[in-house]
Amino acid sequence: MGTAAAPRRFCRCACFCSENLYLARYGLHVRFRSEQQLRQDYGPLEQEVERRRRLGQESAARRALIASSYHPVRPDVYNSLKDVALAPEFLAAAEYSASPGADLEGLLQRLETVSGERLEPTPELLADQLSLPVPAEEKRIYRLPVFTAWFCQALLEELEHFEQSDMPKGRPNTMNNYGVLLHELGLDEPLVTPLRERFLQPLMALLYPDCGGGWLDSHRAFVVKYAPGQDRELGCHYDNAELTLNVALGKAFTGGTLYFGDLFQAPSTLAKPLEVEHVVAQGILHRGGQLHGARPLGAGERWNLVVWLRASAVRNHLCPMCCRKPDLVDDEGFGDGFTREEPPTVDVCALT
Ligand SMILES: O=C(O)CCC(=O)C(=O)O
Ligand SMILES: [Fe+2]
Repeated sequence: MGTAAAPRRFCRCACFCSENLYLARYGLHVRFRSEQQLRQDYGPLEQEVERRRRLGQESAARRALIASSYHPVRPDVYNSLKDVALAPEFLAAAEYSASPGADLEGLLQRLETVSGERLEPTPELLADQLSLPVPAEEKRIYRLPVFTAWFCQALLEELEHFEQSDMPKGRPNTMNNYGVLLHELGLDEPLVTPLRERFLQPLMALLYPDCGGGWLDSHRAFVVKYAPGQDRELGCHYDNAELTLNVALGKAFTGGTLYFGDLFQAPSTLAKPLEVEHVVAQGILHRGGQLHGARPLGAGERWNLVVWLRASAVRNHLCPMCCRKPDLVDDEGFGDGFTREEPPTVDVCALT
């Protein structure tokens, strides 16, 4: 008869009391060693919150200073948007979209579908699908020429001149450290607002009626800049926007390809991203909630105009960042596109 083995003592790892501590109130896992470590790790959060609180006012102050002391090198880009700045294909697509009887099918003939609507299931398709995994949701990403080469060049010259000036500069967002906020430069009124109201609105109303495309009432427009020694790539994110226009302005560059996954709410995120090359003067249209990022820049400099398009009629019900009913705080300018008042509702039947 063998001797009974001494009972084994089971243990736990000490990390149980210091790592991955879940704070249900914040929905966050944190690490705790000491009060001092806690302050070191999470102290910057307090600064970031402060920075965000001051953002609107500081931006308004920069805008006022730029308006009074900055001398543009290309004053022509501040003139109100003229058709000569826009690519003929863009003018044609917008004009078609605003015409009576325009429909999605007609518009799709006037732009390039990078990743389109799901096909109506035909009997063959249905048979095929029996042996295939369910296809990922269609991304509904489109491309079309937006500006003329002349306008891209003029805007780039102006932006570069501003970059090199000693004027104060706000940065596009927390992910991009270089670039320009167009409203600070005074380009919202002459350029971006007419672009949204006259051209993007009719296009987006046909392409994305379910995402507020017909109800766009504000925007946040900025230029992102990638260069050696500066930002070179952009991590995967979704935009604080219902819809986004991203136009490559130049200069000459390699790399920087955009990649797109599923909608951020969808479970299978970035399994097989769609790669979309930039073409100078052309714009990519996508839903703000579509996960995306930019691959590293190779050589050269890349400047892209990004317009985050917002529809208060949509976001007033659900903030896309916290996915809850927004808790409104007054802000400067367009703020983040929410409004206290409901936008007037239009009886669509009365329009026909
Ligand atoms: O780098 C780019 O062109 C994409 C920029 C972008 O997605 C953004 O700023 O939201
Ligand atoms: Fe983005």
